[in-house]
Amino acid sequence: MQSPKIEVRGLVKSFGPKKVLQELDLDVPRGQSLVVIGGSGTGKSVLIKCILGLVRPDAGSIKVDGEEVVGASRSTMERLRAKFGMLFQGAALFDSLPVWENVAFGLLAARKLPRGEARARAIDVLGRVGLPAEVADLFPAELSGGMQKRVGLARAIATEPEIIFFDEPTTGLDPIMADVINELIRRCVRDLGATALSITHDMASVRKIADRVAMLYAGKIVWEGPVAEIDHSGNAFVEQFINGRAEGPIRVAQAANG
Ligand SMILES: Nc1ncnc2c1ncn2[C@@H]1O[C@H](COP(=O)(O)OP(=O)(O)OP(=O)(O)O)[C@@H](O)[C@H]1O
Repeated sequence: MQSPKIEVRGLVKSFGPKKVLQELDLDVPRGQSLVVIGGSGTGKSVLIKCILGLVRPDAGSIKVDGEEVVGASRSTMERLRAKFGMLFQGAALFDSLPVWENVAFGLLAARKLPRGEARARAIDVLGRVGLPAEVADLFPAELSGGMQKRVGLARAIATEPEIIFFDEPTTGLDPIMADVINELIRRCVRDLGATALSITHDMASVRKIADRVAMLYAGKIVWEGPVAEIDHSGNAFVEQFINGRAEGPIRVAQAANG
């Protein structure tokens, strides 16, 4: 069997007394799309930030293509980050830069492409997410939320990354635009042959973009399997979550003790 693209073992992270990740294990298979589901505040973003090297875990190991991320030197981390593309929650575009410079950010900053070439590449990638060339010179504030998401997606794929992270890619979009974005994500991942790791609450999005699903609860992955098995996982946590039931084993943290 091929080694996983990302291999997480025994990951532990607390913030003060709050234990967020507790000996978490997860494999992200090469060339597949894995979606992590779980309630608000369960640590999905913390997990992704640990993999990106933005948060330092207290213990455990994260390997990308067999290379250790935890405690990696700055140069190793820079090399690993060149493999990553990321679509942030809310697209997180730079307001002061025109669309094409947002899309070309990684090409200009990391790949040091000449501006003319980077602009042409940006326009090409915008086309791949269904945006016309005229959008290139607009500013993010002039775009609708759905268009901003597309620009964020274009930025995430512009450097043709090996691994793409999607953080709540459909949050704030109407169901039709959400479906368009899900479709684009699926297609981009397939066309690039990339490995995708996403986090979302949106079950429609999970069904559309996932090959595999992992459920995070109480600091651990409590179930992991193919998306086709999600409706008969036999796991009480997954069943409660996907059916949105208040009753079940998942205990929702209250503000007072959460
Ligand atoms: N830098 C930080 N300092 C202190 N606490 C943090 C920090 N980052 C995250 N946390 C805490 O860790 C917990 C998990 O947060 P995280 O953002 O990963 O949740 P999540 O599963 O992504 O939630 P959501 O689905 O609502 O985005 C939360 O209780 C949060 O308050």
